[in-house]
Amino acid sequence: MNIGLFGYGKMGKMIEQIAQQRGHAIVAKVDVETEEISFKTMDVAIDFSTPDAAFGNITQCFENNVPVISGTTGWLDNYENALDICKQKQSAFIYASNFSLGVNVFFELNAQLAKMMKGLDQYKASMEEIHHTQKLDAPSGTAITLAEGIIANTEYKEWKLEEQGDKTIPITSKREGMVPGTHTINYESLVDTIEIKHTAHNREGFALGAVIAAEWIKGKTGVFSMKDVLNLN
Ligand SMILES: NC(=O)c1ccc[n+]([C@@H]2O[C@H](COP(=O)([O-])OP(=O)(O)OC[C@H]3O[C@@H](n4cnc5c(N)ncnc54)[C@H](O)[C@@H]3O)[C@@H](O)[C@H]2O)c1
Ligand SMILES: O=C(O)C1=N[C@H](C(=O)O)CCC1
Repeated sequence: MNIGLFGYGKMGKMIEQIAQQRGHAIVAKVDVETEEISFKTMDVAIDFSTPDAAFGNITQCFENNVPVISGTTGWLDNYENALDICKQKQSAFIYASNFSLGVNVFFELNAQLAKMMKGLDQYKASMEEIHHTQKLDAPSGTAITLAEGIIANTEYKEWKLEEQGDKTIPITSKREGMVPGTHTINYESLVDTIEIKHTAHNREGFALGAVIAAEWIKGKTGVFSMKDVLNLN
C-alpha cells in the first residue's frame, strides 16, 4: 500500500518504520516546509501533525479522494466539519485519540468500571495523565476519551483541568521528561481507592495501531473508529 505521511515528527518517523516493516511504501512526507503534495499515488494518508495543522491536512486529503487516518490531538473543535466534508466527498476517515491496542482495551475497561461505579456516591472519580514536555495540548486526547467514557456511563456531566465539583471529573496533566503516555483513573472514598492505569513504554504501539487502521480502511467509504478496526465489543 502507498502511504502519505502528514507530519514527519516523532510519530511520523515511527510510522514510517513500522509501515516499511509491514511491506508498505511511503510516497509522501508532508511537513511544515512542504510546498507541493502529490496525492495521485496515495492509497491512504496518515496524519500525526499539530492541533493547528490537522484539519487542513485532513480535508485536503478528502478533496483529493484519499482516505485518512488521524491521530493528531487537540483539533476536535473542527471534528464535525471534517466528518461533513468526508461524507460530501464519499471518502473514509478514522480519528483515534490513541491507536494502541492496549489503550483501546483500556477504554473498554474504563467504560465497564464506570458502569459498576455508577450510583456509588461514596467514590469520587479523578484522572491523571503524564506526557513528555514537548506535548502541545492538555489534557491529552486519550484523557478526554477516557473522561467521555466515564461521563457516558455515570452521573458525571463534564471534565475540567484540575477543577473539583460533584459532577465534574478533575484531570491533572503533568509534563515530564520523555514520558510517552501514562493515564491513571482513580475512584477514591474515605476508606479506599480503586485505580486503573495504562503505561505506554514507547511510541511503537501507537504507530502500529495507525498502520493497522490504514490497512483496514483501504477500499472502504465512511467514518469508522478503532473499535471497528479491532473488533472490540
Ligand atoms: N492518536 C495517537 O495514538 C497518538 C500517539 C502519539 C501522538 N499523537 C498525537 O500526534 C500528534 C503528533 O505527535 P508527535 O509526537 O509526532 O509530534 P511532533 O511534534 O514530533 O511532530 C509533529 C510534526 O508535525 C509537523 N507539522 C507542523 N505543521 C504541519 C503541517 N501544516 N503539515 C504537516 N506537518 C506539520 C511538525 O513540523 C512536526 O514535524 C500530536 O497531536 C500528538 O498528540 C497521537
Ligand atoms: O505524545 C503524545 O502527544 C501523545 N498524544 C496522544 C494523546 O494526546 O492522548 C496519545 C498519547 C501520546
